[in-house]
Amino acid sequence: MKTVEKSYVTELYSHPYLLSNLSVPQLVEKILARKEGKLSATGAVQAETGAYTGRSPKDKFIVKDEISENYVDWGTVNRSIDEATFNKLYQKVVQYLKNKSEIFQFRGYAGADHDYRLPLQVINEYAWHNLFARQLFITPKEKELKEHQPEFTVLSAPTFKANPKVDGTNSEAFILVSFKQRIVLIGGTEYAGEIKKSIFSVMNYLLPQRNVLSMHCSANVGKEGDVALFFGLSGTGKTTLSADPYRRLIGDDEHGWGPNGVFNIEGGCYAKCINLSQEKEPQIYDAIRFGAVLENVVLDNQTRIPDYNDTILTENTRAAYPLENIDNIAVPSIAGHPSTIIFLTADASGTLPPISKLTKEQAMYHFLSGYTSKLAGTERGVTEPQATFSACFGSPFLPLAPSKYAAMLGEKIDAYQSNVFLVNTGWTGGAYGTGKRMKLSYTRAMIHAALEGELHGVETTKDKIFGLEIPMHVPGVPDEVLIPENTWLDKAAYEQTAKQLAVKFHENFKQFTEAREDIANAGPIYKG
Ligand SMILES: Nc1ncnc2c1ncn2[C@@H]1O[C@H](COP(=O)(O)OP(=O)(O)O)[C@@H](O)[C@H]1O
Ligand SMILES: C=C(OP(=O)(O)O)C(=O)O
Ligand SMILES: [Mn+2]
Repeated sequence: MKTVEKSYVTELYSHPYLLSNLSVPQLVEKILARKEGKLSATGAVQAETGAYTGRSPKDKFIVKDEISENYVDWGTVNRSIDEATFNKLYQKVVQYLKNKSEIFQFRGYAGADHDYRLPLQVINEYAWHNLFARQLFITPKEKELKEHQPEFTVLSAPTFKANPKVDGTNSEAFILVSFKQRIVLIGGTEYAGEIKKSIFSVMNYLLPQRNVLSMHCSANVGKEGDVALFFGLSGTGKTTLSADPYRRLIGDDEHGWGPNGVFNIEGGCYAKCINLSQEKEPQIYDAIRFGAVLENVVLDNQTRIPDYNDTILTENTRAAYPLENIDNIAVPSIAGHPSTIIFLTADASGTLPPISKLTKEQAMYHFLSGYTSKLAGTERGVTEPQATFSACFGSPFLPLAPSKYAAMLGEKIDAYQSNVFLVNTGWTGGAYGTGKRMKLSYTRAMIHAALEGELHGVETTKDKIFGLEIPMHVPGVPDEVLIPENTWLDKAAYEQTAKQLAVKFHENFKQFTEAREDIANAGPIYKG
């Protein structure tokens, strides 16, 4: 890949206080001195983001130019903005950063596999965002830093507010990506997640061109080198379930799958902290220490102890920490081809089975469908679980048509004979409101059974509405939990709710007119 860097950003290189690749302690000192955040009793720094506490998908645009025009899947996810509008804002943001007394630069990589890594730089107005970038992306070794040539740049100026009438944005906040100029512009929002997810979108554009499948999934590897992937939209359990004392963590959110196997795109994790406890999630709890960043987590005024149950700032409280803060990790974050693939869904209707084994056709059907619920907080305006179909379990981050990623996944599942399971980490015993969230310990037990091959050849029953094969027994899980109908008191309500969901699946799948017939027919049995 060649650097196609246009002028404006280079103007920042002569800024007298462009503080480049500061160490973690130096950044922590800056954060405290600049009063951007507080020191928590855990050793992690804490920052608050004001109005924007989640991603802002309506404010995200891709520049339409001769490169992207015929390649990007334009629509409500990939909104277009023209080159002239982008360039004006690009120049303004650079000017704005130039006028700051100091700015922070991180130079590093996305992609643990050296064959596919993207050298990038992030230039931040805030020191705490720079620490976030340092912990989430891959930090270069000293020698690598000397030779480092950025091929993509993120400019983040959260206190720069756009004027939609003048600047052509949707609001004061904007996340703009130019694949031609290899620039991401972020303004108006302080939510740190935009920094990592915008580069994920970039990787979802670049990697498939090199025949590497990019995936919104977590990954870990067992003692025998057996790799597992956990796909899922936000809040479904990628981060929680991949942190497993018996398996080495590869990564919690973004991966590539190429000819050599799976590799992490990132160098750190970004965990949801709401109701976090040491008892239920010890790996994540203990990872929150010096070097970590707590985002919108409330601290006690005096003791500075985090209160993970406090939702006053947002439901979407977060901790960002480097992979090394987790005890059991794969170094480097690379492994072989996955033997097991788990699709996580947080089904708020409470009707999908907690675990089912998918045929290859069902796997493709459910990957394209990407059914789950948007959970409160991760996106602006979502305050309770909202049923959604998010193709490939990550449509907000996919610049290309979902069918491109799905075709690649299908080929890989065939080539490596990966087993695919659908796991509902959402509601049981009723829909959201009457039922409750699946117990984490049960989900962990089901996943362990799947990963250790304990579900091969076990007695199953076919779900009458969804056509999914449900194991009748899973060690550590009461039998009645496995069959959704058995967990509902009101059987008529169950049936009605399940049928409604089945119909939604069929409605949604109509858009995939090009899908192979056997895949299109692998959806729910109930057709309405
Ligand atoms: N059965 C369950 N499986 C997974 N997560 C659960 C379950 N029940 C509750 N949770 C909670 O749901 C959230 C899952 O979030 P997370 O793992 O960060 O999702 P993701 O990484 O996919 O965005 C965590 O706060 C976790 O404690
Ligand atoms: C950070 C995000 O994703 P996840 O919850 O999947 O980690 C996000 O969607 O903004
Ligand atoms: Mn996550």
